Amino acid sequence: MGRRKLVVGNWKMNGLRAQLGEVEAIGRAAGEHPAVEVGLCVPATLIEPARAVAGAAFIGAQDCHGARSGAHTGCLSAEMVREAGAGWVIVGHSERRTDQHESSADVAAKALAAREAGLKVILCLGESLDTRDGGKALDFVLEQLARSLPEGAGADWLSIAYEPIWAIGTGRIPTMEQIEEMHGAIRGALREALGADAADGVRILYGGSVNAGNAADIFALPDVDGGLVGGASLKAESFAPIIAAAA
Ligand SMILES: O=C[C@H](O)COP(=O)(O)O
Repeated sequence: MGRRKLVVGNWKMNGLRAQLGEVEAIGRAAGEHPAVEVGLCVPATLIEPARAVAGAAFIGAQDCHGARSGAHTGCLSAEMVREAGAGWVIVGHSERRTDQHESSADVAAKALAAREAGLKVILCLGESLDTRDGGKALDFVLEQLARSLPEGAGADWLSIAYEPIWAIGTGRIPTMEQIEEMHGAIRGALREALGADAADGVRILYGGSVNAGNAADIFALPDVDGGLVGGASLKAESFAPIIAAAA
């Protein structure tokens, strides 16, 4: 289907200027695998300096506000992170849905604001362990997708990341069958919402304890178009083999 693999590191609340050497090394690793689109979503404070050293890797932000400007102390608009040098932004990460109580409607607004500012968007979805154990993971994630999907969504600016909450930072991943089933269901829902042509271009990433040992198997699954990587993206040593696995 011709979707280029996409591997994105999410540094979360990690990284000072002292770590820019890692950004540079990851940029070099990205340059060795031009078949893969590689990026790093860094803390907002690092967007500008990271951009200067990131080479073949793009730099993204981890969130933006749904409004263009206004009385929102401590928040950053999409235009602000764009001006700082971000080309992409993550919206709807489960850590923000939980810690900042972001609803799916908030997430859809953030995605639209990001698009208006010219950013590409990675929209995150994922179920809790209780939901998975209760047999409701598919229903939950598809509902989250329906409520979070911004109007006018298209493959040219939107990617989806499926990140089961119980797999994030735990070293535990779903079975390959569970990943395949979920990604297939997300693709099906996108086809219904956007039409087959648009939906088939949207990249669907898997996230949650991706590492050098499991990346190749996960990335080989149908409808898995790459990964959103947390802990293993903090160092070039652990991120470069994941990029290579996608190539
Ligand atoms: O955004 C990235 C994910 O939350 C995955 O994090 P992790 O690779 O540390 O499990």
